[in-house]
Amino acid sequence: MENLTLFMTAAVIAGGGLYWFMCILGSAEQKGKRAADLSGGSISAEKVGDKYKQYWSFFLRPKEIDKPSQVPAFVDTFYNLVTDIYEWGWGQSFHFSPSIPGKSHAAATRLHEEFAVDLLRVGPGDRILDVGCGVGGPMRAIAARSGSNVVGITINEYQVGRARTHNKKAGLDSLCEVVCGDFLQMPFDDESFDGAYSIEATCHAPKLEDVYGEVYRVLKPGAMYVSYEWVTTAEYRSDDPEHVEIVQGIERGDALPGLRCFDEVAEIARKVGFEVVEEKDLARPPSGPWWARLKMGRIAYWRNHVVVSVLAKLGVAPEGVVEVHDMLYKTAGHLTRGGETGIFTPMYMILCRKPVKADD
Ligand SMILES: C=C(CC[C@@H](C)[C@H]1CC[C@H]2C3=CC[C@H]4[C@H](C)[C@@H](O)CC[C@]4(C)[C@H]3CC[C@]12C)C(C)C
Ligand SMILES: C[S@@+](CC[C@H](N)C(=O)[O-])C[C@H]1O[C@@H](n2cnc3c(N)ncnc32)[C@H](O)[C@@H]1O
Repeated sequence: MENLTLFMTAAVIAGGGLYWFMCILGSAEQKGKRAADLSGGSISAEKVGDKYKQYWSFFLRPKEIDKPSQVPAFVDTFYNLVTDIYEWGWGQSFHFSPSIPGKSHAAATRLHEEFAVDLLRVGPGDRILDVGCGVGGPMRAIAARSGSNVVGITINEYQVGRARTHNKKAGLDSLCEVVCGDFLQMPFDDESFDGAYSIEATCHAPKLEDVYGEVYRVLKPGAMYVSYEWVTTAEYRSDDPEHVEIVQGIERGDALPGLRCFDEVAEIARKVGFEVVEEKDLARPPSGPWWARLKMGRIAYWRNHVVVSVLAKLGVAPEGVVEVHDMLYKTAGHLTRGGETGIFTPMYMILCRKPVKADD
């Protein structure tokens, strides 16, 4: 009898401990994936490790990439490797937002997305483009807010499937459409959209003019485009080794072929024909630190590392996922330092208008 009591007590303590470890101790994003479903996207499980190695050697020296035409293919590989981990540990919106005291991450994320679409002045019946849509977190918030028809484009086939599943589940599939394609050569007609936005996506383009040129082409005259850009700020010093190390860490861990400086963005927008209505770093005070969400998760990261390692050992998750998770952990450190030093922002906002006449 005593043994049975002892056994029962141990079982309750172990079960409670496991529950605390998995669920209470800073859980992975609730609306995301389950850890047991982590995959390599469209990459088969046994190839995840090799694909990760290829990705890493391609992006090792981001500013020295000698074949920029290969960037979209490696960005595609990157999103095969990280999409499930992002969804599991962050949610369906793959971007940052200023933290807002008293508001949850989900609420702050949604406000940041709605802020973008409010600038476009679109409504029901309009057709708008989401340039680099991920698994569609922003797309759904924006369709619900504006009532517009949103068409999202992503280079990653796996994300297309995830986005379509989420759209259906949210009952928004009649307003949201997802297309697999390259935003440097979009499969859309000239002047076929009433507005466009990109949230933390165009930073993957080797040349910003190529993606801005495409957005310009597909917009109707008079339509607005808003973008949240990843850039270095005026605080960045290219002769400071610490700054260089932080920026290189951000580029390597986020599939970026070289971060641009904030003052290049408007110039490029004008070069392709846009009128620049406004530009602003949304991370500047009084905005709360966007990197706070990354910093708060130290214990959760450790918990996630243990979960990923155990699942990989059991053969539930592909082995390479452990390396990908470690890379993301280091990237989170570089992003945090980029925010704290003020040398980097992921939300340099530019609002543009396609002139009604080319010379307007
Ligand atoms: C815009 C881009 C992506 C921005 C962010 C959504 C992601 C950047 C770094 C990611 C993460 C870092 C650490 C991960 C952690 C180790 C893991 O346990 C859970 C997921 C992370 C928190 C993950 C989540 C997404 C990011 C914050 C880029 C690519 C242009
Ligand atoms: C960081 S995610 C942001 C996704 C989405 N905007 C969000 O905030 O949730 C970047 C997105 O850009 C897409 N992307 C990057 N390069 C691309 C390219 N050349 N063509 C199309 N999509 C691209 C990726 O596939 C991914 O969906």
